[in-house]
This record gives sequence, structure tokens and C-alpha cells, in this order.
Amino acid sequence: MQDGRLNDSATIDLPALAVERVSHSYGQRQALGDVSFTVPQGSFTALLGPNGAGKSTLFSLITRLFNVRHGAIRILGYDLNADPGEALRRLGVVFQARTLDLDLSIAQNLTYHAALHGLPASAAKKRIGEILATSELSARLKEKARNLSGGQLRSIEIVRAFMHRPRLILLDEPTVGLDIRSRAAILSEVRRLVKEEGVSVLWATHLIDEIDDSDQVVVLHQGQVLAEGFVPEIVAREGAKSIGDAFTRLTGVRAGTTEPAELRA
Ligand SMILES: Nc1ncnc2c1ncn2[C@@H]1O[C@H](COP(=O)(O)OP(=O)(O)OP(=O)(O)O)[C@@H](O)[C@H]1O
Repeated sequence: MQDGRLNDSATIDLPALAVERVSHSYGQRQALGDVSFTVPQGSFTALLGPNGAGKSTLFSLITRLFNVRHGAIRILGYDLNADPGEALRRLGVVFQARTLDLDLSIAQNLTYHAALHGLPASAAKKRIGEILATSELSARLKEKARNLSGGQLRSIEIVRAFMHRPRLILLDEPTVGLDIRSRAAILSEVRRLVKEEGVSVLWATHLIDEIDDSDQVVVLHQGQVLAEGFVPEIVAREGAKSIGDAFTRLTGVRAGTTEPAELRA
């Protein structure tokens, strides 16, 4: 346990995340209506939806910022309402907004977070070395976070989310505001960690080009799940040419934009 590993042998057949008939409203406005889907263990699952689809609301429920009032959410079988401690121990999150302390060093940002999860400093140091083994950032751990570029700050936030060896990691539009090169670097880094660590990722995005043919996809639109499955399954089911085309057929919205199809010339 000293390195954060949990004995999860009993959860081997369960999905990393199960969202079951979840609804959520802000006053009269329904943001999620009867939403159900699963994230299989060891998968990279893209939660694909245009602005306003309900992605952030869903993440607020999974992280317990909001209470789940209608339906249920389970992480590795642990119900968020009934067993929040066990469920949240298995969760790592990268929020849309930047959350590193710019006046602390990169190493301090990472070790303080690890300490919150009960990881001793020596184990945290080893873990940082493991995750950043092939990154140029491993030579800059003593520098203040303030010195890093937007893409590098995001990379460190991702490392931080992996520190305590969670089984499920949520990333809420993690590439927003980054240039194309940084976007690609972050995406491939997360895919590498999914492969190497067997962790499950739920990656929220409205950008179709972030989706790979081997990904699981959940299409969310106006608070409803319109499709769930591997890319080739969704494409075939919709009789589409590509996942972008399938997305447009399902939502009436052009892939990667928020412009309704009927407004297109
Ligand atoms: N605090 C709030 N009060 C009222 N309505 C809200 C609130 N937060 C979100 N909504 C509404 O709920 C719906 C879902 O919003 P949400 O932010 O979850 O979508 P999203 O897919 O994350 O979009 P974005 O990519 O723009 O963040 C939208 O109609 C939004 O206007």
C-alpha cells in the first residue's frame, strides 16, 4: 500500500465506471436526462459532445461536487453515494481550469498531492521518476511551475492525476487552449499511460480529431447518450463514412464545431 497500489482483485470483471440512469437539472433546465454508459477497465473512452452537452455536469457528479440525486454512479463497483471514500480513492481528475500552484516547484506540486493520498515522499519521488521517465520535464522538477508553458503545465497536471495510481482518470477537455503540437503530445502521453498502467480514462472532448479508431466512444448531446461503443461499431451502425460523419448524423452538429448542420451552406 505504501506506493498507493490497492488490492482490487475482486473488481476484475467490473467496469471502471458505470453511470446508471443519471439525471441532473439546474432549476428548470435539465442538463442530463437518464444517462447510462460504462467505461471498461483499461480503456481509453472518449466522451464526445459539443458545448453544452452535459460533460462538465457529468464530471461534477462523478467527482461528487454535486450529489447524485437521480440514478447511480459506481467506480470499480463502489457506489459514489453509498461508499464515497472507496470510490474516490480510485479516481484521478484533470479539470478544465488550471489548478497547479504556480509559486511551488513542479516536484512540490506533485509530492503535496501525493501526500494528500497517503503516499510518503520517497514513494512519490519514485513515482514521479516512473511517469516522467521519458519526458524532458524530469530535468526541471525543481523549477517553479510558473516557468512552464501551457502544454507543460497540463502535462504536469496529468502526471499529478496519475500519482496515487487511480484506476479511473477523468480529463475534462484537457487540450483546450493548447497548440496542435501540445495537444498531440498530451494525447499520446495519456494513451501511453493507459497502455502501460492498465488505467481507464474518460476523456471529454468536442474535437473529433482526438478520437482514434481503437477508442470507446460515448456520444453525449443535449444531456442524452446517443451512441456508445467502439468507433467502427458506431460508424457501421450509423451507415457513416467516419466517426465525424456518424457524429453529425447522430447530433445534427458538424464534428469539431458547435454550428448546427442546418446553418451550413
Ligand atoms: N451552474 C449552472 N446553472 C445553470 N445551468 C447550467 C449550469 N451549468 C451548466 N448549465 C447548463 O447545463 C447544460 C450542460 O452544461 P455543461 O457545462 O455540463 O456542458 P458541457 O458539455 O460541459 O459544455 P462545455 O464544453 O461548454 O463546458 C447546458 O445547457 C448549460 O447551460
